Amino acid sequence: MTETPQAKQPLTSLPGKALYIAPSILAADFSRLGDDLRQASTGGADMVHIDIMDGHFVPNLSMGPGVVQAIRPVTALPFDVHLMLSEPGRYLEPFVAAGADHLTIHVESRGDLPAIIAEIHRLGCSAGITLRPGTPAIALAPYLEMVEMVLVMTVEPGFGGQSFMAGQLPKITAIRRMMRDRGRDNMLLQVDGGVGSKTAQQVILAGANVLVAGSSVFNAPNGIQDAISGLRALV
Ligand SMILES: O=C(CO)[C@H](O)[C@H](O)COP(=O)(O)O
Repeated sequence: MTETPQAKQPLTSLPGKALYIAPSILAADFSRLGDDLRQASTGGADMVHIDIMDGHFVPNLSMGPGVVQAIRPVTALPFDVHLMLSEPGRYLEPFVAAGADHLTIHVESRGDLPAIIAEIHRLGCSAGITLRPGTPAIALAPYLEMVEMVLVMTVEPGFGGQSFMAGQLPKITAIRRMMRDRGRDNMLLQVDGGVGSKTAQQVILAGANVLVAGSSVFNAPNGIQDAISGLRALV
């Protein structure tokens, strides 16, 4: 029997909240990924952050559409997929077919980015744009009115468990200001990399409203649910 695909949940369909928590499964125990994901889902996560790496755009490989498809039945939460790929345009359809609800691409990646963003929308998903720590905020300016979310990386993309780069905080503030200047203050501003109880407050004060948390959630001493509640309690 063929399963009916779940209706897409672009991030614009999220219920209004001051803060959204997006556990990054890169830090989950892959030998029991379904269990970890289920705990994050029942523990209060708002979406599931999935990191896709091609070993070229970043010096690491992670997972492909097969893994996304395998975990799709585990939770009804939206799948927020971060494409760390040199040529993201080549892989949109497989990830959307596997269950992605949102796709974020890098401003440094190759291709006609406005056309890629339009294709993400045509496939029924919301779209995001992100940048490496060394790329200035202004590089996003041409795309801010095309996407629903901006992701600021507070580590060099490619590996989980790295230290938070506090030098990226002014960039978060600058991007929030750019959103306001365009009358788009309701946009999602996501931060990813080293986010946990010691760093989340600064990120929120700088203007973020979506926290990606990998190690601080999946390796938390008191469990996944406790870590998510702790982050949520910060606002
Ligand atoms: O995108 C990533 C790495 O490229 C990870 O999502 C990010 O680093 C989260 O991991 P952690 O919370 O452990 O830092």
